[in-house]
Amino acid sequence: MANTTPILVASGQYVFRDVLTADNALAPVDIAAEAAKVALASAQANTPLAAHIDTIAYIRGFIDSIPGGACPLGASNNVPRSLAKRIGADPQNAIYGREGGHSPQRFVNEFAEKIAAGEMTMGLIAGAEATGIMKQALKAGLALDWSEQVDGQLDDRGCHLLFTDYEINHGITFPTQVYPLFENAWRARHGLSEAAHRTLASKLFAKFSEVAASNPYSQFPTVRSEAFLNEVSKENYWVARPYTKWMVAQDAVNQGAALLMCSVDKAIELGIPESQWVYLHSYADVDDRWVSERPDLAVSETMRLSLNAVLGSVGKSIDQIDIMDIYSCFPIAVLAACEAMGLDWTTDKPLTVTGGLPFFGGAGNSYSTHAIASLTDALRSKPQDYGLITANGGFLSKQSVGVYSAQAPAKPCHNADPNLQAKFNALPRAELVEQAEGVGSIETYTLVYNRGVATLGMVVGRFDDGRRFLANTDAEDESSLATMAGEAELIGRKVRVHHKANKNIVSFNLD
Ligand SMILES: CC(=O)SCCNC(=O)CCNC(=O)[C@H](O)C(C)(C)COP(=O)(O)OP(=O)(O)OC[C@H]1O[C@@H](n2cnc3c(N)ncnc32)[C@H](O)[C@@H]1OP(=O)(O)O
Repeated sequence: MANTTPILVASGQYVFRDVLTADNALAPVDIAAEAAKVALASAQANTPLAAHIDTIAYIRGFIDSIPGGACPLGASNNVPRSLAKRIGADPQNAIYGREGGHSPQRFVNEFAEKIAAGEMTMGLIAGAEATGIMKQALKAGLALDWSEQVDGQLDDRGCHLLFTDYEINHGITFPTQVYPLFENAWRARHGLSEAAHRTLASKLFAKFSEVAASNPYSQFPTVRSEAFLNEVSKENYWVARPYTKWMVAQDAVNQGAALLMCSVDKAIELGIPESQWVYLHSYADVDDRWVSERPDLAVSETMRLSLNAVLGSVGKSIDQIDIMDIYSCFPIAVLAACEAMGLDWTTDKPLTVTGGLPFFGGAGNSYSTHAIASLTDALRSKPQDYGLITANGGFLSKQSVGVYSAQAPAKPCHNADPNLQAKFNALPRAELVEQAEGVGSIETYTLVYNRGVATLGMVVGRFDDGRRFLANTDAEDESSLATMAGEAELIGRKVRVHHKANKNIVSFNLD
């Protein structure tokens, strides 16, 4: 009988940290190719593997994930086939994924289903970013051309909006402006002042930086002390409160990673030794609603549902998971995930295998390809262990999680709960007021900075009847900006809001 059990048989990672010259300025797809070559070689097969790859899924680049965005240095018209060309593959299916940091785990889940169903036998998942090179090249006026034309089939899953017009009009656009809304809601729910929360987040992320410092694939392998992270400084400047530069995912990275998956039968056919086999035991996928419609911005219902489903389906509590990588674009992503699965975030057990997006590097949508590569490598050397990946896309918008082990699962690899999305969709949503007038209270907020200057106050508020509004400070209202930059607690504070043009304007002046 055919054995179509899906397994991960190899991974590769690559980082570029050298001084940039015109000769070594790799395009993202070159970096992905370096990682893929490492993966193909490390599978230890008795035959070259590239020709056996029937599917390549390429994680959508960060710039392509912004509607209308395009790399100023150019790009391939068919990125997965550009990668295929570089590694000598010619897959039947070339997929360019959709936006979101959940994508690597979601592709592992999709490949596992297809391999188990006999629809594919060997697939490569790869992604890379060269935003660091791009930023430096543009600054130095280095003339680089990354454009490329490749013929062939392409399943382009497209780039989709992560926000509504109402949200765009009120600054719900960049992750650095949206996650602070979750972070502040969370800290207020836990009764923490901004200072107390910064101490907590600095402690949490200092430990991540220690892991990054000893990871050879980190972009920023430097230990950042709790004191450094806690202090606002020239190097650790305000981005949007409560975040400073080193509390957020770093996008100036040049990193790539690749994962090779196949069926057990295919691994046997190609002579890939059993010591390379890592099994996906269980997985879950679920997507959240628009940020403004989530009733409680301090929690992630999609994390709660997906994590509990996946742990429940393998009959384990989080304490029985030996190694994990919790998505860490901002502290709240870690705190909300820990809270969702009942894990104490002050635990000494590492919450990351890479060092996390601020220190290892925020390799765009492909960060978790690196996390899965590091986790599966670790599981190969500790075959008794169980590992967990949490991958997060958008604004805590999409969750994909997986439990892995080098031990074969007692129950074949399965979707932990195929009804998860329906369960989530049945949950209540917040009622919105688009044209807000009157006095309400602050539910959460952030203050956005540009080169040290506070430029935009963003508020999510509620009227006494429970209806929610989004609002921004007026550019001229220096008094409200100063209030938001102060020490006093703002959550729960009364504000006046009025509608002007397509925007709700908020003010701390109630007269
Ligand atoms: C699901 C998810 O994954 S969500 C996460 C998605 N990812 C993100 O949102 C990425 C967020 N991260 C970023 O945008 C970037 O990594 C940043 C902004 C944090 C850092 O970017 P970098 O390119 O490293 O910026 P850098 O710190 O070098 O600053 C750029 C310039 O601005 C200057 N600058 C920035 N702020 C200040 C300031 N407050 N005062 C003075 N100068 C400043 C810097 O000195 C530097 O100047 P230079 O170019 O002359 O040297």
